[in-house]
Formats: sequence, C-alpha cells, structure tokens
Amino acid sequence: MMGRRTEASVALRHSDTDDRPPGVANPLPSPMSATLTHASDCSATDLAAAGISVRFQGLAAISEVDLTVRRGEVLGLIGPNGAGKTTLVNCLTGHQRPSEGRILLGQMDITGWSPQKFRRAGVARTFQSGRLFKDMTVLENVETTAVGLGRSRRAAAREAMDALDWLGVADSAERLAGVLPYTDERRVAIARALVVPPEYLLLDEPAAGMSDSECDELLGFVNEIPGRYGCGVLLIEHNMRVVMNSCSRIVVLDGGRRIAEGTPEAVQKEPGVISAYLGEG
Ligand SMILES: Nc1ncnc2c1ncn2[C@@H]1O[C@H](COP(=O)(O)OP(=O)(O)OP(=O)(O)O)[C@@H](O)[C@H]1O
Repeated sequence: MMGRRTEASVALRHSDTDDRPPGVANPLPSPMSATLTHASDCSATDLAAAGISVRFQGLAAISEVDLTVRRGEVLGLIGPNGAGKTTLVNCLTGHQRPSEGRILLGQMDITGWSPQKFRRAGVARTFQSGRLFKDMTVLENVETTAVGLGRSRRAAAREAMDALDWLGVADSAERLAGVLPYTDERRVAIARALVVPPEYLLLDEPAAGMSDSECDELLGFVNEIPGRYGCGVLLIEHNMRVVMNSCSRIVVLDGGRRIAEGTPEAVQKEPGVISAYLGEG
C-alpha cells in the first residue's frame, strides 16, 4: 500500500487527460464542479451518506461525512491510510451501522439494514480481500449469489457465465476459486457483485497489489460498468493515476472527515488535499 508521500507525488504530478494509459477508457463527462453535495440534494435514485459518523470504542473513524453516489458515474473515494474510506463503504453497504447519520437510497432511509437487504435493494460491493468461497468453483461462487438474489438455477447459471465471460474469466468457470491467480480472483469477485445487476457497485481497492498493466486492464472494465450495467460505481483506489483517469468526481477523506469533493482537476489543486497527502500543516 502506498504511503502518504508516494501517493501525493503521483497525484500532484498527474495531468488528468494527457497520459491516459492504453485500456483505460475516457472518463465520463464530469457532472459537477468542485461544489459540495449534501444528501438533501440527491435525486430519487442516489445512494447517499448523510452526516455519517462511526466511533470504535471512542475512536472517531469517520465524522459527519456526506457523500452521494449517482447512477452512471464512477466516483473516486481517496485519502491517506486510515482516513476512513473502508468504514464509509461499510456503512454504505450495511456492514457497519453508523453511530450517527443516515444512509439513503433515494428518499428511503436504509440505515441499519443488513448487508443482504442492501444487496437486494441494489447495493453491491467487493472487499479488499476477495472473500470467494475457495472450495467452490468459480461458476458456483457467482451462481450462488444469483440464486440467493432470487434467480432460478438456470437463469443464475446463464447470468453468471455472462458476467465471467465479460470479465475474461469464463475459461476458469470450473476451477476451484481457491487456486485462482490473484488478478482472476479479483475479476471473479467483481463478476459476483455484478451478477444480478446492482444499481450501485462499491469497489474497495479492486486493483491493490496488481502491476500497472494488470491494474489498467482491470480499471478498463470498471470504467465500462456504468455504461454496460447502468449503475453508479464508487471506487476506493490508492493508485492516483488510475483515480484521476477513471473518476468523473472524487471525494477526499482525511482523519475521518471529508476534506474535498469535485472533479479530479479541482481536487488535486485543493490546498487541504495537498496538505493531507504531503503531511504538511
Ligand atoms: N473494527 C474496527 N475497530 C476499531 N478501529 C477500527 C475498526 N475499523 C477501522 N478502525 C479504525 O478506523 C480508522 C479508519 O479505518 P479505515 O479502515 O476505514 O480507513 P481506510 O481509509 O480504509 O484505510 P486504508 O487505506 O489503510 O484501508 C482507522 O484508524 C482504523 O484503525
């Protein structure tokens, strides 16, 4: 995982359009400037955190954070290690109950729902660790999710193969998930999250530990998800080159607080962001 200074140096050097790598699609048109968004501004279908705080035995992991994910966008969530990114995603997917604040799906308050209920409502995620069932085949891993979401076995098998095929891992369908190479494991985890198409997909460092080319290839798929599946994507990613190329909008956390939000160009010029990454006061 990259440290503060390394991430910053990449972020601050980067120009958002000029050196886009092969395989990484053009970013979506930017829907907003660097203005802040609050849950009360969100549309009927947005997924939003409204004033979310989480405390662990007195430690404030995140404090009064607002964030809105919209259908059709790739929203980047960045911040130094320990900034609260995973905790926020856990709240947005039902894996962590906030100490304060609300999670909204459109106008519906879904705070406190179970992760299964979030998924049935259309909010899917992947984890930093793949969390595949290692003694099941790749196909069974994806198929089981679809059956759990109400698909017949036949429809589940078909949709699972479609998702695996699109992500380039259909050849591994009958292999045990436990023997997959790391990059394929990540792709299968995304296939599982997409199998009954969600309205929102939250990806927690999907390319962590990959080489630059593996990372670009995977993020090429991520960029296509909104167009192909019609959903909104929230992407936690430490590789700033990838974030700046992939995301139409970025939210920055530091010390559990949201310190900036806006387009990649706007965010990387924010003094608070530069300071957070450089550790300057
Ligand atoms: N279950 C927990 N119990 C106690 N403290 C926790 C727990 N989960 C997270 N924390 C703390 O909350 C803070 C935010 O952690 P979190 O994992 O959300 O940050 P992050 O931005 O995702 O970090 P990283 O980039 O390293 O994955 C950290 O100080 C972390 O140690």
